[in-house]
Amino acid sequence: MPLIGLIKEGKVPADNRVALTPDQCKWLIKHIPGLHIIAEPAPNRCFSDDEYAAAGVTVSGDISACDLLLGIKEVPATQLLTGKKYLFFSHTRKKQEANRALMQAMVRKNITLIDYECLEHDDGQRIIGFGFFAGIVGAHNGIMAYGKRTGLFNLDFVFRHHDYRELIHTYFGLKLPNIKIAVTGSGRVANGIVEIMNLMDVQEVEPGEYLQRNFNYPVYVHLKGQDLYIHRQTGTYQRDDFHANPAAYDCLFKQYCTHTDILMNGIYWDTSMPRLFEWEDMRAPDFRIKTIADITDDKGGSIPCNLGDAIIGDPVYGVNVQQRMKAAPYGDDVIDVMAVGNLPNELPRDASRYFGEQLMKYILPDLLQGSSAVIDRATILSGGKLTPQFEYLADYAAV
Ligand SMILES: NC(=O)c1ccc[n+]([C@@H]2O[C@H](COP(=O)([O-])OP(=O)(O)OC[C@H]3O[C@@H](n4cnc5c(N)ncnc54)[C@H](O)[C@@H]3O)[C@@H](O)[C@H]2O)c1
Repeated sequence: MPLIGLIKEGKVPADNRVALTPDQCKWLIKHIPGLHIIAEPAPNRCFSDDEYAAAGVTVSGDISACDLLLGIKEVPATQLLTGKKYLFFSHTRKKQEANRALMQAMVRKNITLIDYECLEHDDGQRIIGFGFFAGIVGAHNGIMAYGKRTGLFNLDFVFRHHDYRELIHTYFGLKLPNIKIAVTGSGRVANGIVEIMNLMDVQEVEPGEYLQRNFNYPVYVHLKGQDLYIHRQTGTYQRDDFHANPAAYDCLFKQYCTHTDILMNGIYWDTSMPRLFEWEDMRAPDFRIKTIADITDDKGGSIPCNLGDAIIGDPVYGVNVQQRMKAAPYGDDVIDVMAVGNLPNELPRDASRYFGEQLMKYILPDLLQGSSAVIDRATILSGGKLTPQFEYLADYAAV
């Protein structure tokens, strides 16, 4: 039975999330005979070393005996242990320049790398991710920003709460004005946004109603692929074709700009996809959106006025549309943009629990037995060699 190691995050600043919580470790140790887990001591983790020790995990600086090492973010090259099998988000599959030295170090050190981001079901859906809690935190922040802009209600930062349970208690008695909210996306982020809409008692309405009516209570519309994109020639939406040929599609979102107070953006986006709207659209006198929670968070991406990342402690900036520049938020002449790239870190205990659950359900059993097609497809390096499906990284990984 392999020995699992939970590594200390080495990236600076250190991430506070973990791949397995103490409770999950305890469950695994109890249910898998012979399984042993070692956690490297780490002061920044959202669960303390003592919590791991109390769960039956050995807390030790020596993880050299472990066969399987689980982390979250990129492991600094100096911390890689030769010949080991690692799971973490390496951000190397798109040849990201910042992580080239890491890739080369992994080749030199004969590492086996399974990248969480590459773990996909047979239909291509990602198995593991933190998106749900990004949606939760991002939606909260979007509503919080609207409260600060209007002065109509007040919400506190998410990170000031111990966990999700404590956070949602603060929604008791919250009465939102009669706002209209557009939610985009169909993945985990969108699910998290919708969860907050429901908890805040915002009612879902259909696209047609949303565009045609006013409501005397707060509403949201949930726009997925078929509501957002249309093939320029055929006038239809077909999911697989859209994923393969996004440049052949137009975006239908513009009609929502004049009916929406807050936009919660959770779509997947890449450069060949049409944007939700363009800078010019934002200058129209009837452009109504005042608050954008861009949870997808691609700079200059699906939301043209995403001018880069803000930080957890100061998540909102204003955008002056005429000058296309950042400005102080909440003024009459700006649109507020909430754009933070590490939203799940505000609820790290819950985000980690959710992540670990998916890991335990879909990946760990096969990993402890040996492998599976899903795991093989996500294995970028095996003993320091690129696996066939990742040979396109050869020039990037060459040492
Ligand atoms: N700001 C943050 O802290 C944060 C955290 C997590 C995720 N994100 C971002 O939010 C976005 C959505 O993440 P998610 O967790 O909901 O993703 P997900 O994998 O759960 O869902 C993605 C959705 O996009 C669709 N999709 C997948 N590949 C596609 C393609 N090639 N073309 C078109 N559509 C495609 C899928 O069908 C799925 O419905 C991503 O861009 C992600 O990077 C941001």
